[in-house]
Amino acid sequence: MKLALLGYGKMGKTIERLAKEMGHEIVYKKGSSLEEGTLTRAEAAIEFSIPEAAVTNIAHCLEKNIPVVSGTTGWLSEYDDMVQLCKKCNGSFIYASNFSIGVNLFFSINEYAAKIMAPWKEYSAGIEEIHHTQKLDAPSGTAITIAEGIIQHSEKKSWTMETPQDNEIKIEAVREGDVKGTHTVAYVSAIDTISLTHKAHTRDGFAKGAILAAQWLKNKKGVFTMKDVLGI
Ligand SMILES: NC(=O)c1ccc[n+]([C@@H]2O[C@H](COP(=O)([O-])OP(=O)(O)OC[C@H]3O[C@@H](n4cnc5c(N)ncnc54)[C@H](O)[C@@H]3O)[C@@H](O)[C@H]2O)c1
Ligand SMILES: O=C(O)C1=N[C@H](C(=O)O)CCC1
Repeated sequence: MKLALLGYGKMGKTIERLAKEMGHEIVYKKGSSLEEGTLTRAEAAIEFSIPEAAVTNIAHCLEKNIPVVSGTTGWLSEYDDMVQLCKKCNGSFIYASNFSIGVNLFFSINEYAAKIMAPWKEYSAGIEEIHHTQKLDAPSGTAITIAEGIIQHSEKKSWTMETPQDNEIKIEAVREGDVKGTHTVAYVSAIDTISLTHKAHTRDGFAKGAILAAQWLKNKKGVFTMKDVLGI
């Protein structure tokens, strides 16, 4: 496929390396210090930039009728606007807080755990995410998706980074070194702790999932998620 990269930082460069290995062609790159190629040659755009730029980049692709896969986090208050724009343009759009196949399996495990833990009120649920010190947003998009999975299957109503009320889930964000992304859900009682952890060893998993999503989106119209891509 002919791919455009909107954002050419750690993720853009990882996607370029893996996409080329898979036989794809990069026809356009956009980053703060780099703009080359022609966006309209692209069969799909993969967008990993910064929270302030994501909406403009996604909207531009939809208006130019280029299918767009976005992994940028920290802009979700405007997600519904992008869904409306996609419908208006009859476009193709996938956003995922995390494109890694392992994390998307972890999301399903998390929802199942939330369901079976819900009756056992002596356990309280909490989430910890650990990322590298360059990360701009907190909590991570992935931690928010994990919290939403618990909220959907329990009596919890929202998440917070402050001291939680009874109906809230605490998310703790830790920034250290070059950690690629570690997410833990823990159910803690006075007697014991049950914890589930996903730990990314490299960024390749995020990049492979985003390329897979771009391939899957070919010839499809609408707004999709990684659950659609993976059929889970
Ligand atoms: N969904 C996922 O699977 C996943 C995985 C990893 C990272 N992320 C998210 O992706 C984003 C990028 O992560 P990263 O590690 O590559 O960050 P990064 O800081 O290494 O790269 C971001 C790049 O975007 C560029 N940029 C700035 N303004 C831009 C614009 N207007 N258009 C295009 N590019 C622009 C910057 O110059 C920089 O090179 C972050 O929001 C991060 O949270 C998501
Ligand atoms: O490195 C990052 O930044 C990551 N961001 C995503 C998030 O916010 O969940 C996914 C994991 C890596």
